[in-house]
Amino acid sequence: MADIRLFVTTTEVQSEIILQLMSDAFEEDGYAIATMEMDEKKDIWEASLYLEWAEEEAMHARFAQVLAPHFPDKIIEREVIPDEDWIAKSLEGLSPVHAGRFVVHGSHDRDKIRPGDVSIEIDAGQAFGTGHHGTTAGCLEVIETVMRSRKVTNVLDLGTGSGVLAIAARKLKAVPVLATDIDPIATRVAAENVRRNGIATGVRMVTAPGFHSPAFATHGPFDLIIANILARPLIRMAPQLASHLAPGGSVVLSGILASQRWKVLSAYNGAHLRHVRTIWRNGWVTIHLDRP
Ligand SMILES: C[S@@+](CC[C@H](N)C(=O)[O-])C[C@H]1O[C@@H](n2cnc3c(N)ncnc32)[C@H](O)[C@@H]1O
Repeated sequence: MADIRLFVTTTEVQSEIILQLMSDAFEEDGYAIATMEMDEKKDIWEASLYLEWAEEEAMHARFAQVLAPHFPDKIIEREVIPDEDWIAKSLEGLSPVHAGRFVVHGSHDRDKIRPGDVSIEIDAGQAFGTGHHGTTAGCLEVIETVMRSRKVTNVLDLGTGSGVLAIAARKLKAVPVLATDIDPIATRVAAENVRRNGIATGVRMVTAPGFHSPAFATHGPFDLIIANILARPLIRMAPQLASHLAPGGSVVLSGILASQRWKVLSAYNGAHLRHVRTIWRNGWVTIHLDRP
């Protein structure tokens, strides 16, 4: 868990540029980066870099260096992240998110579910995936399209976070789902969310970085692979991901900034997958590919 948030105050347009600069500079090293809207009417956003105490001085200097050529006047501010469940605190009270027929909501909004909604209950917690991020919502939309229009019998959710996408797939169709994450806290939280959503069987959780677990061979090949991670690891994993995809199967990729989509597409075309559709949400894209 990060101790410090370094951030600059921006506009929405600037925040997308800064997110791209930060992603180029820090993503490979595994730093969490984010942009957040602080005041919709005044167009005030913050672009943030999360890190640990010991790295602050060095990372402050690197952040300043990254911003200098484009935004020399930006002042980097810092916030000490309180030693509590800060994600839950900052997100509590969020309203439900609609993506296709899915509605992702906190327990406080159970009564807002309407007939015909496919509800997914996720309380903000220590794992990514309340549906509010454009990448999660984009994946939900594409998952619904794929599961309604194609034969899906076996699903992999790589980088499951809160488990939201695994739960979505299992709620649409009673097929086996393997859900994995590099972060053991995420797999624990995801398993709790699976149970809270009334799913007793069919979703298997595994903690593993990328494809480094025998579980992929045991449970695969998959005819739907969902991976909402980040562009660079997705590019690196293209050959392995494709090797676990069944003939005729679909891949849903997200965590990709609009400007990174060509590189991701080129890596997956190189792994013999074909582009079907790209959808955009808040500067992020979700890409659907298939194996012809
Ligand atoms: C952006 S979140 C997506 C969470 C959820 N699937 C969603 O769509 O909201 C990315 C998740 O991928 C996990 N992750 C990052 N790199 C990974 C890797 N190499 N292998 C497996 N999981 C990874 C992170 O721990 C995080 O939980």
